[in-house]
Amino acid sequence: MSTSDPAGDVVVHPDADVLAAATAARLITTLADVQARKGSASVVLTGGGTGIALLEHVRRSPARDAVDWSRLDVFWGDERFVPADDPERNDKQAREALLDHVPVDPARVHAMAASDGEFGDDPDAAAEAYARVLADVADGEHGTGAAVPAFDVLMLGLGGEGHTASIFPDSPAAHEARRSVVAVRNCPKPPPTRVSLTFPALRRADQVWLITAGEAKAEAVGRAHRGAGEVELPVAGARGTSRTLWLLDTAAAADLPWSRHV
Ligand SMILES: O=C(O)[C@H](O)[C@@H](O)[C@H](O)[C@H](O)COP(=O)(O)O
Repeated sequence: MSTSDPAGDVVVHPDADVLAAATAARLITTLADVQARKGSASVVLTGGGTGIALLEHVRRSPARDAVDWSRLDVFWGDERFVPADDPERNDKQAREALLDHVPVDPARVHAMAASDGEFGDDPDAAAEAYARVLADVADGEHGTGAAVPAFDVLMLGLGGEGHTASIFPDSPAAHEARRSVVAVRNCPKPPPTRVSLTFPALRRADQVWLITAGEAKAEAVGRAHRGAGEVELPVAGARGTSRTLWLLDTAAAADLPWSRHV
C-alpha cells in the first residue's frame, strides 16, 4: 500500500523481512531500468541492519543478474572510521552480503577510507579524499564541474532520534552546507568516529529511499511527516531531486499522520 505527500511517497510492508525482500526487488528492477536507459547506473549503499539485510536478499534473488554489475558505480552514504577488517565496516558487511558475489568492476566500487588506510587515523583527510572521488566521478559523468554525481538511487537508514547516514541531530554535520563529505566524531551510535555524506551530497540523488523497520523508528518517521526540520531530525533533510521514497514496515509506519495511513 502507498500514499504520497511533501515528505515523499510511503510504501508500507507487513514486516522487516518483507520490507528487505521487496526493497531488494525494487533495487534490482530500478537499476536495470536505469541501465537500459543510460547504459550504466549508480547506487549509494547504507549501513545498518535493514540496509545490509536487503543486500543479502539481492544476493539470493533469482533476478539478481538483471543488473549488469560491471556497469554499476557503488558508493556509501557513510562509513565507520575503523580498520578495514573491522566487522563494523559498512563496506565489509556489504561485500560479504552482496558485492563479493557479483561481478562488480572494482574500479567502480568507491569505499571510504579505513582508519588503517592511506590516510591513517585522520577522518578529516579520509572525508576530503572521498569528496575528491565524488568530484572526479561527477566530472567524468557530466563534465560540469559538479562536486557530486547525480546518484540514481541513494539508500538510507535512520535512527530512532532521527539521524541518517552519520548526520546526527544538532551536530556539525547537520549544519554543513558547503562540503559534500565530512568527518563525524563522538557519534551517539557506536563506533564514535565516522565519515559521512552531507545534505548537499544526499540531495544530489535522483531518488532517495529511506528504509527502516521497527517501532523504535516510528516516532522519527512520524515527525518527518509532520514538518520537523533537518537539524533536529536529519532524516527530514534527505530528499531526492525526482523522488523521496519511504520504505517501511507496519511498525515503523505506526505514527504516520492519519492522512498518510495506508
Ligand atoms: O552506518 C550506520 O550506522 C548507518 O549508516 C546508519 O545511518 C544506519 O542506517 C541507521 O542507524 C539504521 O540502522 P539500523 O537499520 O541497524 O537500525
